[in-house]
Amino acid sequence: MLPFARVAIIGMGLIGSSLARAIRETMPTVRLTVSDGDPAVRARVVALDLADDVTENAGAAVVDAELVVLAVPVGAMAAIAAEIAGELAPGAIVSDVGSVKARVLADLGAALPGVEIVPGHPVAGTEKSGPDAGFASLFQDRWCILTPAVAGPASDRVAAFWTRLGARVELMDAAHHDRVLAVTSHLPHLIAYSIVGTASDLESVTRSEVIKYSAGGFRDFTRIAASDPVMWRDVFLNNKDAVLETLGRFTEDLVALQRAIRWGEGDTLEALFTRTRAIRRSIIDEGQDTEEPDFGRKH
Ligand SMILES: NC(=O)c1ccc[n+]([C@@H]2O[C@H](COP(=O)([O-])OP(=O)(O)OC[C@H]3O[C@@H](n4cnc5c(N)ncnc54)[C@H](O)[C@@H]3O)[C@@H](O)[C@H]2O)c1
Ligand SMILES: O=C(O)C(=O)C[C@]1(C(=O)O)C=C[C@@H](O)C=C1
Repeated sequence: MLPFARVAIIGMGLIGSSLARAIRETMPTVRLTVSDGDPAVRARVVALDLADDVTENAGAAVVDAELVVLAVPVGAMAAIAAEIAGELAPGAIVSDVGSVKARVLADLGAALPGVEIVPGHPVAGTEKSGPDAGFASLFQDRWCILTPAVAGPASDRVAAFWTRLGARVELMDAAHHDRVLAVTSHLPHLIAYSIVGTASDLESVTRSEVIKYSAGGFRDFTRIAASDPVMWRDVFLNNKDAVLETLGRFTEDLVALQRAIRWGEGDTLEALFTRTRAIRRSIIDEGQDTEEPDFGRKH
């Protein structure tokens, strides 16, 4: 039996449109109604035939949905929740795909009293945005972390939904999620934005030279640094404490490396690099990645 027969998605960019495509592929009888604030996105959704209905307003999309998934930037979740509050069907479950969870759990809880809320985060994505960038296999064999205030029948149904889409589901405390993702996702993006910005600012390294010689490690950073500016602005503003804590520790470790280079402490450098190489190999051994460089996932 399907976990949900009628689903609404608000926000049809990379993640919302991937979700729509994955639903179409794995649960073709689900009635899918979607909405997006941008008329150009709505037009693309119609042209790509990604849903049964496309509505101008979020409220109109949710009226008979059993599951509503908010797939907008984290900073827009509260406004959407307020917009749909009076329109939800009795018993509807509201979820989301935001990259930050404690803020979203608080925002949705405040705007939707009495509604079953099951925040979620598929840990899968690319540096691209918009409905044309989505693809059905995005969530296949990837983690989807659910962070409900309390586990129960609602989170069981949302877990069954993501399992059906091919994801591996884990339940987690929202604040813990934000600390983990600050290390594994948010800080790496901040470093990429920073390093690419620094390189292009350096007077002796002109923009064209950066592009010309970026075949190596720097190219990986440019892919990450091409990620959506609004989405990532909202991630950092809404996971401020965990990111600042992680950044503090990172800065200390970076200064320790700076000292090791200055004082010629080769053993210190070699010991760290040996440890980090082992970490990369253990990720590959666990089948989470390949040795192939990932200059934009092929799909
Ligand atoms: N990009 C990733 O790799 C990734 C991965 C996992 C989760 N996420 C999360 O998924 C969410 C969506 O990210 P995305 O990459 O799909 O972004 P995106 O920019 O591709 O799509 C966001 C869509 O939301 C719409 N939107 C924004 N504000 C709106 C509003 N107030 N009302 C209606 N529509 C609105 C935009 O028009 C856009 O079409 C974010 O919360 C992000 O943190 C992203
Ligand atoms: O592969 C990428 O391009 C991503 O940035 C994906 C990534 C990540 O950092 O792992 C980015 C943000 C999300 O919230 C989840 C996944």
